[in-house]
Amino acid sequence: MTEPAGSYLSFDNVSRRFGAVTAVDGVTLRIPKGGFVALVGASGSGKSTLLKMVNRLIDPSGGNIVLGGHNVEDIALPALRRRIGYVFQSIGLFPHMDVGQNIAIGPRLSGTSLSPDRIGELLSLVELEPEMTSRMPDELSGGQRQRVGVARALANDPELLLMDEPFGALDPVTRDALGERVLALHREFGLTTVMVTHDMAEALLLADRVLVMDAGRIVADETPAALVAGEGGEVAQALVAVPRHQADRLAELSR
Ligand SMILES: Nc1ncnc2c1ncn2[C@@H]1O[C@H](COP(=O)(O)OP(=O)(O)OP(=O)(O)O)[C@@H](O)[C@H]1O
Repeated sequence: MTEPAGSYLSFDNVSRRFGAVTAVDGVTLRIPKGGFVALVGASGSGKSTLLKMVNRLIDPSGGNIVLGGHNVEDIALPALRRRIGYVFQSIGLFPHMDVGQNIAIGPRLSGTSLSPDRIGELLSLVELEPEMTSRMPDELSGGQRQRVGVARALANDPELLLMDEPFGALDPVTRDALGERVLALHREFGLTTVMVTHDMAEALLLADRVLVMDAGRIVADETPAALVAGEGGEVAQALVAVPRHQADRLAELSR
């Protein structure tokens, strides 16, 4: 695997079993600081399980995960979660709290209150008006809610951003815009980002490295350019074929 020296997040022979199912099967992987890694693969291939073992929503059955030089099991849970921003598809905004309270919940749980200015700043980062702070979640569109989810993930100034199908439920235009925004934030704040997605096109366009999972294992670990050039093997290429075929058909239409 790449960059062993500059590793910031590493997985060493990590497995997770659920009864008879081996969801993650001996994954060894090193991610350097500042990397933007996309994790793709069929439904049930183990992507979410791998991601959730980083912030210890799930614990491994075997192996070690090391973040910034420390085994995640040795980092107190509140401290671990403060260092990690987590965005997931179902967003999970608290319905009885307004937008500002939702964004401030992480810092509040760790004893810090966010100023209205800071909440406004976080809203601006995701291109929402600061006045949105007093809206309730059910008064927002899906895209706006997901933007609030990203702002909330950034509220603790995390080093690591974990995203589990963050844009899955959004329309394509919003999805594209929010993806670009997240990439800009990733660069601006020097984040390390791991994003689970079903969408190979999204992975190729946003990530600097694409990991393909199949039956709990990583079967390809390539740059987007290498995947587009045909590298990565059969499972990876079957996924790349989808956006390639679409691009070919669009090109035919314009002829
Ligand atoms: N809490 C659980 N209990 C039992 N089995 C589980 C549990 N969580 C996941 N699994 C199983 O582990 C395997 C991997 O699931 P996981 O959610 O990690 O896959 P995934 O690649 O993220 O899928 P999807 O793309 O559909 O979200 C699946 O077979 C799933 O049924």
